[in-house]
Amino acid sequence: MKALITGITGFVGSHLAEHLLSQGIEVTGTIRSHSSLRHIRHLLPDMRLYECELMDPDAVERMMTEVRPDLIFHLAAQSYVPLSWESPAETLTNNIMGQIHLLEAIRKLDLTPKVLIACSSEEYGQVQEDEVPVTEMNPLRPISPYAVSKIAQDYLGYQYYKTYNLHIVRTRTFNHSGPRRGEQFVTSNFAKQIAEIEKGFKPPVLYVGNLDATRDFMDVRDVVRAYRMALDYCQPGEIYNIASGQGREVREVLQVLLGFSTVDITVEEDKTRLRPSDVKVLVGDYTKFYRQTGWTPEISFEQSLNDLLNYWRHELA
Ligand SMILES: Nc1nc2c(ncn2[C@@H]2O[C@H](COP(=O)(O)OP(=O)(O)O[C@H]3O[C@H](CO)[C@@H](O)[C@H](O)[C@@H]3O)[C@@H](O)[C@H]2O)c(=O)[nH]1
Repeated sequence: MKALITGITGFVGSHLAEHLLSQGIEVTGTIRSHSSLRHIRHLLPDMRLYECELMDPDAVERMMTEVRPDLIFHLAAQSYVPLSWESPAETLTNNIMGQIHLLEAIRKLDLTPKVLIACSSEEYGQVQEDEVPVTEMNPLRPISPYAVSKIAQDYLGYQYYKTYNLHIVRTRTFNHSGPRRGEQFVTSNFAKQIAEIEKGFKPPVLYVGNLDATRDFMDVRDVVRAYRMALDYCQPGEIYNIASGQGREVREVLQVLLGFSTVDITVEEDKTRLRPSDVKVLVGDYTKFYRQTGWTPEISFEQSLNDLLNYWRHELA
């Protein structure tokens, strides 16, 4: 069994590669010329990397002609919500066109892989209080260019299933964290600041943005297990929430991480961290996915944050 991971050098990609390799699956990952291999260096002897710019349709077709994967996990995307307000055109172009080139290559080459499109809970956007936890039937009310790009990816997946009968499964994944999480995201940002303070690299002040937002946090290792199961057991053309069903205020992320720290820290709001519009509550109902796969998250919120903090302590050592 051969799997292709787009975005293999990213946070989720590196964990997914580890998971698939542990199951005896052959893994190939696409990288760009300037990609850092930091997160996957330990896996390099066991897998194959293919330099391929997803924005280049000919390069994608050449890569697919050669790799001919049985499973495709399409993770590559601009995934940082605030960057999408600074660079909306780049976010939409990257996220949409990369996927179109991938799906077009599959169609033109008459390949029959199972494809997972990593969509996002951010698509639900401005959820109303009586809609929580959200099911897949909830209206989508996006409030960031990133969310709009993910809706486009989501519906392109649906359209290619309907028009060309490709085996495409779409997942709307809620927030996930754990070791190797990019430092711009909230859990990792707070954890890195704590590790830096503990090591005396910066004064004992931790800067935060909006602590009132509520998110549904999972561990990445649970999420990659879910992705594999999605291609094994889920119905093509369908959309599935991957969530824990539990909402936590960002304030709670901060409190739990501060509880693990070995030093006294003062918290200060940094106004540059506030967003032009911020989704207030995102909590998912994952009943549909559970019924199809039997998956439930196994790693607790506290464990995930503790592992993340230890990751940064180790990285900064
Ligand atoms: N990044 C960041 N967020 C902060 C901070 N302080 C508070 N927050 C709040 O913490 C929440 C989560 O922010 P992120 O960790 O940046 O994640 P996200 O915007 O919810 O998006 C992530 O999850 C999506 C799934 O729902 C993913 O699709 C997306 O790519 C990303 O991983 C937001 O409400 C944000 O305003 C801070 O210092 N930094």
